[in-house]
Amino acid sequence: MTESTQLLCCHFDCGGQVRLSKVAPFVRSSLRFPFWSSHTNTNTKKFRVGSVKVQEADMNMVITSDNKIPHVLTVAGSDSGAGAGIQADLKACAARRVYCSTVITAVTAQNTVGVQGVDIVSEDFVAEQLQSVLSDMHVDVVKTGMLPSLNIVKVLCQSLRKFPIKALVVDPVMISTSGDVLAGPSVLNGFREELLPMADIVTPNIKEASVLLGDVPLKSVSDMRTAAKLIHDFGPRNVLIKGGDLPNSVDAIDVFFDGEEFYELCSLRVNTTNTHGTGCTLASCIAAELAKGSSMLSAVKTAKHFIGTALDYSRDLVIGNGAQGPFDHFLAFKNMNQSSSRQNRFNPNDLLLYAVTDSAMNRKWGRSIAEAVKAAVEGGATIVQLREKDTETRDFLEAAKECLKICRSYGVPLLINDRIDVALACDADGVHIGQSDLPASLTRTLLGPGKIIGVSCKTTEQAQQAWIDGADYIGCGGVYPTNTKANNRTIGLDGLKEVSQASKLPVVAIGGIGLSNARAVMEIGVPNLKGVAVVSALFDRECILTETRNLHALLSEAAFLIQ
Ligand SMILES: Cc1ncc(COP(=O)(O)OP(=O)(O)O)c(N)n1
Ligand SMILES: Cc1ncsc1CCOP(=O)(O)O
Ligand SMILES: [Mg+2]
Repeated sequence: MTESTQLLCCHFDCGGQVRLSKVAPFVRSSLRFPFWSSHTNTNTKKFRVGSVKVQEADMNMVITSDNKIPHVLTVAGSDSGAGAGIQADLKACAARRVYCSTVITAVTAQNTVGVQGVDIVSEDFVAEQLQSVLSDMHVDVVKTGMLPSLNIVKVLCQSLRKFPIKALVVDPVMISTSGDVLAGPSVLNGFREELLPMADIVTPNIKEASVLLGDVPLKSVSDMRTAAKLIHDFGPRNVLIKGGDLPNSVDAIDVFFDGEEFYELCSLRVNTTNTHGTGCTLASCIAAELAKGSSMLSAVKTAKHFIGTALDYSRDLVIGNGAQGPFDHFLAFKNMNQSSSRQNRFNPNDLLLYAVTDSAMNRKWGRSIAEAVKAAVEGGATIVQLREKDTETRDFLEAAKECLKICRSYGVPLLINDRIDVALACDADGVHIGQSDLPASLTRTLLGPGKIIGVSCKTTEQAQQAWIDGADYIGCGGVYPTNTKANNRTIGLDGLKEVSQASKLPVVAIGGIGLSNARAVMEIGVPNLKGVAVVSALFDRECILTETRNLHALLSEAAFLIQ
């Protein structure tokens, strides 16, 4: 009857959603981005979630400016073998760098062979645990796992009504891989009638989706889409059906439905039996990313990538003698460099004043790259890109390391233009790539989910592809004519507007922009245009510091006025 065994075959479970009004501003603003506004319900976006070895950068907790740590409360069962349940949730949240508190609903005696016993915690004591945590601690997101009785579902719902949270992730643990029913018909009614209507996301596997719908068989991706829509009708804001158990599929395909659009998330099936606890881990990762402020789809993609990476690292691990072993949540981070990384991955508002260096300009003014970067970040640059077209690789790497130290000390992200190798070698925060560089999808696979990827786009098709490929932002231009980049077609403000409107990825405008025209760019009236990227207006000037300060002041005012 194990929650854990059950978890391995699926991996996303239902998560309810708190209604938008309950979602904290930072979550709400990211949810505001639909993806392609022109798409209809009949379209399905497909994208690939990489499953390669990833070096995550940071094991420190993500601490906000007011000293709060994103906080997930898991309400689930204990797994003595520590592969699934509460123990998996704790490990997943630690690996995703958020705090995790726990309310235990059942204690199971289990190992890699199976479940030997279950002791259900009384609903009164579940209520007491909920009260203890929620009355004292600031919980961002609640994630649920094994809820073994209807009364436990009811006390949970009561607590959620009493203590509003930002998001609710429901992993509808109902049935084990071996077919054991973990939640009877009355619990099912509790899910359908009380919990799911409160959920931001519900993450059933195929069997659970089938049970939720009254034992309707699901045999294909098309069935999964139909099921996602029907489960959405129970009230959760988003549905993720995990297709890990789908027969005859080379890929692990999950179907995500946000009430309007379907998305198919594909990843290579990892050939391992160490899959015990993937469902719990996936739901906890989603909860962790939501707690950090991610949009829902982005949280789901990151979580799926995390699972793929952890399974890949743990494929040959031997823990226990049973058929399905646990995996290691932390192996994926074995090479990480703790001290140097940024705490948050990407904030679109960082695009406001995007400083792009130029080696020829630095030579002309007799500056090193690091001197130029230091002046720019002191002046208020909110993100920096090293665009060193004619610097020797070895010198580029050394300069990048120096610039990274400077940028980290100011909390400013540093990206590398074109050179993914250099970005990886110095552990930069990400890269900016163009249409003739390595494809963005491959770049995402190489860099993993934790790095920032910007893609240059001049057309609406390129903008849509950038989203599919897993980019974080679009660099759009040249808006005005420029001498900095040869043979670069100018698209004007109209082109900028058209491209920006085609994708709700955040956009930064580039090309011929400076003090005289930055306001006009910012005023095109497209909410996802977040700032301007400039080269010569900062770096082909006598005093970088002054120019950056002036442009920053202008942009801050423009951003404030158009809010
Ligand atoms: C923010 C930003 N946007 C666009 C570009 C241009 O990139 P790309 O098209 O790859 O051209 P090069 O910069 O490599 O010449 C950019 N660098 N930054
Ligand atoms: C790299 C790049 N990509 C499009 S235009 C451009 C150059 C922008 O430089 P400047 O800000 O000096 O016009
Ligand atoms: Mg390029």
